[in-house]
Amino acid sequence: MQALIYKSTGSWYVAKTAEGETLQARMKGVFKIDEDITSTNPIAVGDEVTLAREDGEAGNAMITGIAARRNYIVRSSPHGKHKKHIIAANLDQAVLVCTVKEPRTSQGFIDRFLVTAAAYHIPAVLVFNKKDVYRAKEMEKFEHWKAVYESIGYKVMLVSAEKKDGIDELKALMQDKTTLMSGHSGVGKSSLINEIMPGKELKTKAVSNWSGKGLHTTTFAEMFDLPFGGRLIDTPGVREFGIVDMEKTELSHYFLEMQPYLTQCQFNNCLHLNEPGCAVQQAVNDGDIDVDRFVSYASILETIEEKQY
Ligand SMILES: Nc1nc2c(ncn2[C@@H]2O[C@H](COP(=O)(O)OP(=O)(O)OP(=O)(O)O)[C@@H](O)[C@H]2O)c(=O)[nH]1
Ligand SMILES: [Zn+2]
Repeated sequence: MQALIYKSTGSWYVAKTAEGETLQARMKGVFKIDEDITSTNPIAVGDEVTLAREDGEAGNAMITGIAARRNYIVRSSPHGKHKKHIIAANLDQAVLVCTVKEPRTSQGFIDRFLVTAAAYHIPAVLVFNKKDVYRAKEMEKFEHWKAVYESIGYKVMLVSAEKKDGIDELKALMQDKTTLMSGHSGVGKSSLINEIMPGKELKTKAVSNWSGKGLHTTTFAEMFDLPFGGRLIDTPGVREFGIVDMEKTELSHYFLEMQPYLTQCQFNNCLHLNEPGCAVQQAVNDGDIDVDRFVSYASILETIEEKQY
């Protein structure tokens, strides 16, 4: 029996079958899924699994197999810097909810999100919320970011959960797709989700475990069916996605606007910082690459450790 994982609390999973039946599932033994992924959690929200019903226990099932993932997104595991924790799998797109005011999302935060999405081959969309509080200064900032990110090829939207403005466009974006939604605290992600799925009480602060006793303080990603078709994966408490196991020379590939210049640098291992004959720096000087994006690039680069061989 095929099913999709809607929730994972570490040891128990909530799975839904193609027929719409919800089952509590657990894993039988330990099995390796993707040889190239060493994660601290074997199964994540969005995973397609095979289930076998457990005799005599209504609503309980055993996970006996897992399908290869189309993609997945990770954060670094709390159990080790170089270990990954898979947040969600099989996504069509990732939405970052941002704000220009109350509180302003930093460009560094936006760019980290975009790099991670690009590294995992997931289309990313920026949704700016709280349009209602933007005055001329904030609108100018928004328009600037919109121009920068749209020129790179990203979709940028402006909405207000408070005024229910732009919600239909957001729904249209999400219809019939599996969308991961993220954003730092206070941007209004929960308010937006409540507009998209009215009546959905989001339990974002605590998740009770299977036996019902005790509460995890950690929060987990959870998937919801959208009333108009499609699925939403909410990532409460996930602030930063992990740039795990990336080589320094790889990073520029995930700044999509740098890609056309990469083969034109004098050195093929150019990090585009102050090497001579660097086509990326030239493009920044010529105004073809946004200087703030370059600043983000340089600061993310600093956080990538040199591999020790
Ligand atoms: N003015 C304005 N305020 C908003 C809007 N959307 C949300 N807010 C407010 O922003 C605050 C944060 O909203 P939440 O929906 O709780 O934000 P969140 O991103 O889910 O934050 P966490 O719950 O901390 O993860 C609340 O006081 C909301 O009322 C909006 O469109 N305009
Ligand atoms: Zn270069």
